Amino acid sequence: MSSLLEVRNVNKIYKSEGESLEVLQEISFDLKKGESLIITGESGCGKSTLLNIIGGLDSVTSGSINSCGLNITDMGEEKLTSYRKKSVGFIFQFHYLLKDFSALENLMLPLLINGESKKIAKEHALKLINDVGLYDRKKHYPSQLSGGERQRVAIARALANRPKIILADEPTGNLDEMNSGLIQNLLFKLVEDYNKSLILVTHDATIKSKGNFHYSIKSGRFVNQ
Ligand SMILES: Nc1ncnc2c1ncn2[C@@H]1O[C@H](COP(=O)(O)OP(=O)(O)OP(=O)(O)O)[C@@H](O)[C@H]1O
Repeated sequence: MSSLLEVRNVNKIYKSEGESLEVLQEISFDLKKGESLIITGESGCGKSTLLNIIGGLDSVTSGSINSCGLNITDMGEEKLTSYRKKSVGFIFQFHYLLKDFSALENLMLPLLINGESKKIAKEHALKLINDVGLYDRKKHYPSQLSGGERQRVAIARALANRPKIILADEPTGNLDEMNSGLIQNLLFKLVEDYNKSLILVTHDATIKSKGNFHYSIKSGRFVNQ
């Protein structure tokens, strides 16, 4: 089976006011459909930078990334926007749900933006809210949900547009230990059920056994430990 994601010799250098910071050095890996990769490392080691680059939110200094059949390191802004909307689902530490919309509406929005009819969007959103165990809370606004419930909705939203890859940046970083474990298990279950690829970055090394692969970033490089 060919890879869904091919990352080759990615380097990232941030330059500001005459100073340059080499954040990522010669990062290379492959990920196939349905596989999950956990990336750990100390604060500031470049985890979010790598995830943002794969999600088309930041650019490489050198190297190449082929994701979902697209060379995203050589793509214009218009195509990148479409890639972000259709091929990738993001989950962040903060939920970023829209406060004036119910949980269900928050799930319908990305579908409507991608051109689905209201009927189809609602049907799919209802299925997703059920998948994350919040069918009874579907009409609640984000302020009426607990922190763990808001992250459940955020997971459902990441899946809404049927992306091929889920990119999760410290998805349980704001939750207590118990909730964190529950939400992690839910995320891994859904990723498996829907046969999605997952890249999860975290400083929490206890998660590493939950993925198919684990790398740590040290001095900008992947180390296998
Ligand atoms: N836009 C930027 N310009 C300059 N430096 C940046 C920029 N974004 C991030 N950095 C620096 O790059 C390094 C890596 O940042 P990054 O956010 O990727 O780390 P991280 O491993 O995700 O950290 P954390 O676990 O604390 O979120 C840090 O030293 C950070 O200060």
